[in-house]
Amino acid sequence: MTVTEQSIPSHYERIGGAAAVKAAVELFYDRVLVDPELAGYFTGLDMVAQRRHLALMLTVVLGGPNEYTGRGLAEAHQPLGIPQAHYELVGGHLMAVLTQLGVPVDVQEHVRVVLGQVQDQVVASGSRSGV
Ligand code: HEM
Repeated sequence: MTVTEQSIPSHYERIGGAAAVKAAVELFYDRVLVDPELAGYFTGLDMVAQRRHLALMLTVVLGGPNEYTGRGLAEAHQPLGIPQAHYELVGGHLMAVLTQLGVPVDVQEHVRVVLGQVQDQVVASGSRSGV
């Protein structure tokens, strides 16, 4: 069978929609919270809200319905002072989870590109090394 130009499913649909995103969020959250470098960011945060944040993040990134009504990424993250290294750790956890769930390589690649695009909003200004 060949791929046609008609009704191309979104990445979100291809990986299994809301159920797949939920599974990814669970795994991602489990990894981040036991990472000693990252756990502190999430201390005291409402767990339900946090899971929702991750689910919304993934859904939008994967081309699913955009139901996000929260703050902009810069507004939410700049006050946290996140260094580049922590950003990369979070991205690494996300990519590892996608691999673990068998998400197709092209979808993973898309997520990787988007992570690069939002980096400047999430990482604290001036914390980057190099260049
Ligand atoms: C990689 C790209 C990232 C995206 C797309 C993203 C997305 C989001 C979103 C949508 C929110 C909710 C904002 C709101 O409710 O107003 C949020 C909050 C949060 N994010 Fe991220 N995030 C990313 C990376 C990170 C990283 C690297 C860290 C920590 C190392 C982090 C830690 C947090 C924390 C602690 C909150 C809660 C902030 C608060 O409630 O004040 N995020 N993020």
